[in-house]
Amino acid sequence: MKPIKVGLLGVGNVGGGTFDVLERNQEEIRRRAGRSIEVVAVSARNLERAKTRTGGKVAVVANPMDIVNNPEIDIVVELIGGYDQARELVLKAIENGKHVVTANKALLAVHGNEIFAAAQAKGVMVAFEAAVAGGIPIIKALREGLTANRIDWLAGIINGTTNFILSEMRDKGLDFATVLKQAQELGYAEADPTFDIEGVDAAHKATIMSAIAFGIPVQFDKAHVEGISKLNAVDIRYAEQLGYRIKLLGIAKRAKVNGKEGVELRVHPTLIPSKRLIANVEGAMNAVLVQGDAVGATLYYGKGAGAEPTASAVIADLVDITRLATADPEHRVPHLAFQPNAMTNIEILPMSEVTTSYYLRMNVKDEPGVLADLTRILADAGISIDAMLQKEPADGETRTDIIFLTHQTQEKHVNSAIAKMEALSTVGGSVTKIRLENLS
Ligand SMILES: NC(=O)C1=CN([C@@H]2O[C@H](COP(=O)(O)OP(=O)(O)OC[C@H]3O[C@@H](n4cnc5c(N)ncnc54)[C@H](O)[C@@H]3O)[C@@H](O)[C@H]2O)C=CC1
Ligand SMILES: N[C@@H](CC=O)C(=O)O
Ligand code: NA
Repeated sequence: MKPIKVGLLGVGNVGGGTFDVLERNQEEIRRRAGRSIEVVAVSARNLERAKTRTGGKVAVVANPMDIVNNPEIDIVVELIGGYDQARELVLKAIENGKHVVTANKALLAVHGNEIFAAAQAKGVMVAFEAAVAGGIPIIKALREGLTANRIDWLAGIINGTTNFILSEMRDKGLDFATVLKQAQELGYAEADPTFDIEGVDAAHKATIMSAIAFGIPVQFDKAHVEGISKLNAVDIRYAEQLGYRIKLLGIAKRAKVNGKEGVELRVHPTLIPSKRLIANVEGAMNAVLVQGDAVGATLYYGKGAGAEPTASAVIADLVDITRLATADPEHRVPHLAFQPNAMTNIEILPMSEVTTSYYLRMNVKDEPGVLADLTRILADAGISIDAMLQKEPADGETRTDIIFLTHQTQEKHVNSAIAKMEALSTVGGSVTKIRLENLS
């Protein structure tokens, strides 16, 4: 059979890795795919660098539209990142009847509904395994391996950069800026690293997984997004003393509020019991825990960022497309796991309606009655306490920290209790609130 022809848009970390792995493993890949997969052209901003990077073996063009409009090319691989230009290129490739592979979670979380509808109408595939948790085949697992299940929830460490930062800060005592620079040098970070640090990248990935898990449209604009930039080292230490690790988690969960179905879609620092496997995922590694009604809990672990781990997922998609290119479009796995006419629109819940447990830290005057005032506020709000930690004031100090771990409650109740605590004259500054998940 004649080779399937690929055009690569972008020869950066992932594009370069894809080129290398395709070349190194070409024979293994051909034996699996049934045909050779051949990169015939790449598009790059820096033509000389791209020529050197690809060893002068393929055509290098400046204008990515030349690849998208090239009738010789069967599959366009979009690895430039960003929203607008990537959207334009992907939609044009689809219009031209080409299959698309992309690692661009930002693009799919924001423009996915439009892109998948266009691909469906044209009968082409848009594959995106690399967009979520890099090399871990989580899209394949959710879409195919777990297809018998009603998925109840999933929770994952799905940003390598922030997990790397949290691990290195804790283990080596390095400062935030130093570790971020290392993550950038290692090719983990996004072009704009605030996407990593502020939780946006993880929210893009959680949004994509929520669509596949529950058969709902991608709705990034409704996700709750909180990163690690406001996380305090003291809370990481107190969490450890209480038997927890703090991780940036992406969570998508079915919920019922007043009898009505909803979906929680949220990214935030989270206390997880230290004994859970996922709490021990360190460095740039990712892990996704999925709870299905039939299978129970399953855990997927591996490299979530970096050139070759991500290339591994890009190439898995290329092989899938190569195998299915001649299949009737109706007989392919739907882009978002559910048939397009069987999608539902369960509401994404506002954070005030979310139910979880909480870590609350406050700095208080060390005097009689303070603890009673605080516990009364929690009791009045219907919040029960699971554990408490009260530190001895340092020598000569009259103030100290108190930490409460609560049982599950709705966020709106915690917020109103915090407002009352902060109004007490004995409580200094603001109360730190970090969500806690038992993940069981
Ligand atoms: N780096 C990683 O570990 C992972 C990255 N991704 C995603 O993969 C995509 C690529 O990421 P990286 O390779 O890390 O980025 P990168 O910045 O290393 O590479 C992007 C390349 O595209 C080029 N480019 C930008 N605009 C272009 C244009 N108009 N025409 C031709 N080339 C253009 C840039 O010059 C650069 O060489 C992004 O969507 C990213 O979110 C996904 C999973 C992991
Ligand atoms: N910047 C991302 C790259 C992979 O998606 C991360 O750090 O996880
Ligand atoms: Na993946």
